Amino acid sequence: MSKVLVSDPIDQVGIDILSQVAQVDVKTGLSPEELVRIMPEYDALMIRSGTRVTKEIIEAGKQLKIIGRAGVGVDNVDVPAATRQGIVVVNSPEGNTIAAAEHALAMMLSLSRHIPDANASVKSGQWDRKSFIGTEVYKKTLGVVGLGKIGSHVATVAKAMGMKILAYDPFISVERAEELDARLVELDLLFQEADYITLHIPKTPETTHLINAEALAKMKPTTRIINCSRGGIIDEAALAEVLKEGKIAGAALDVFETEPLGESSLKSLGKNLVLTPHLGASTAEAQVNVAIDVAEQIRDVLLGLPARSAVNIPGLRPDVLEKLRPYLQLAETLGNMVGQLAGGRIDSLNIRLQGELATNQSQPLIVAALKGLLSQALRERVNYVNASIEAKERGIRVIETRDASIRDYSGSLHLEAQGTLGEHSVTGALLGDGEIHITSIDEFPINVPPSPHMLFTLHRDMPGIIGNIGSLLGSFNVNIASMQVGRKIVRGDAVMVLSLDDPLPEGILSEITKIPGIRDAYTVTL
Ligand SMILES: NC(=O)c1ccc[n+]([C@@H]2O[C@H](COP(=O)([O-])OP(=O)(O)OC[C@H]3O[C@@H](n4cnc5c(N)ncnc54)[C@H](O)[C@@H]3O)[C@@H](O)[C@H]2O)c1
Ligand SMILES: O=C(O)[C@H](O)COP(=O)(O)O
Repeated sequence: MSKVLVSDPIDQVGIDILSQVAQVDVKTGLSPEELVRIMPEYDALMIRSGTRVTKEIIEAGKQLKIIGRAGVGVDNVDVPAATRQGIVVVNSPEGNTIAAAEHALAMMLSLSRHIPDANASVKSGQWDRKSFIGTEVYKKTLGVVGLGKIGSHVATVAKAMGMKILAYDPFISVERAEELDARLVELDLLFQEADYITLHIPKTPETTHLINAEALAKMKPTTRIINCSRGGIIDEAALAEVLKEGKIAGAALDVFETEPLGESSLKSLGKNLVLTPHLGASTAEAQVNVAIDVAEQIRDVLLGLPARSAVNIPGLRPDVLEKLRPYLQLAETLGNMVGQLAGGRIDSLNIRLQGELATNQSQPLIVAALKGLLSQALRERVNYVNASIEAKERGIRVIETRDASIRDYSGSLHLEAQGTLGEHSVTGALLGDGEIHITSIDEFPINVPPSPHMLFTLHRDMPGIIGNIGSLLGSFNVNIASMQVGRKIVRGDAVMVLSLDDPLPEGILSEITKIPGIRDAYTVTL
């Protein structure tokens, strides 16, 4: 039975889902050393933001197939290390969107009306109404940095509260911004004009310290800034400085450069700073959503099924995946075959999507073909996660073409591999019942289903060849299950495809090539 380690607190509903297929150990608060020590036992790891999944932990996970982040941000996971090791990393892209957006809005209003300090004041026995004069958000300008899922919801609700919305997001279309009634502007203009600035971006090298001393200097003395995205996007030392000097009006932070927040100059600030301990996703509803979302994906991967929101496999909507699934198997089979036919080192793989397939997303098919191509060399070490990296490292150039005019089948794939030992191609399609058929080898038309042991010959179309091969195989006690010949012209070049019941014994290939008329012979094992 598979084993899953849950190293951060997650909702019981997630544990129940995982328990259907695995032994689930919930062990929170483990040190990095303890994690490295116990990781070899586990097939899956489920985390939130509390566990830092380092390269060392990943490398210790000899059996690890999947890391599930019950939330959005995967910046606490060394995703490149996981990818290299063929470990799929999944998250829950939407499970806590509303929770995080509502927290940002709550922070904006708390800061505006001094709710945390006023609450503490009443609880300490005072009735001080003068110290807590607030500001309204109505008719103020909100600058949203990052108009993705959370930023969009914040913008929608803020709009309903009568705010004017400016947005900065270089990856969002003007149309999308218009739908939200937000004006897309450059960052500097947003810094200069916004009364409130709210951050909803991932932490990347480009966004680290995006809000630094220089940026803060551009803001108005009345500006209030909210960060419910990631710690480190704001330079905390620079922020503490401008808050102390009253150069901006306030800040509300849910996330920090180091979590938990230790010694920090932020802690000595007054009511112009509101802090929460990374609570953006901490609602009952969001925790159920993310636990279900990620536990289901871990369950599926442990059962050999694909994950729906893997961050290190080409993303596919579930409905598209469902449609493409049979073609992924086709691409993988063809990749495996062409890799064996070409043999040796492969320099390039040309993949052509034909007929109906030509209008489809190609990336998953390319990954599947590469997985097949590399499977002879890398065996089970290659998978959908690391196939592209492994191919790139081997210098395999991938060329993708499309031809919608080829209409022999509803959709077919043509793969051509060029390597140190020559060039070979194979085409395949799915028949009505979903069965894979090989429809050409080296441009010779054939029509055979793939089988575990196959023999291909390139030969001259002449009498006696088939008989000679049959007798030779018979003398080695190899039984032929089926045989087909493909040729373009009578008595010209031809291919023969034999499906065999048994693997071909050592040395027989060279005997086959000695038969008069045979130019080359190849075995393919699937
Ligand atoms: N505090 C919490 O508990 C909590 C909860 C959920 C999510 N988050 C964090 O909130 C952030 C946003 O999450 P989301 O679900 O909205 O993500 P998302 O991917 O839907 O949106 C992010 C947006 O940022 C934009 N973006 C990327 N780089 C940018 C840049 N340099 N400048 C401006 N825009 C840029 C993208 O185009 C995208 O539209 C993430 O960092 C996530 O980890 C925090
Ligand atoms: O990226 C996220 O989803 C949030 O930061 C939530 O983190 P958490 O799961 O630790 O609450």
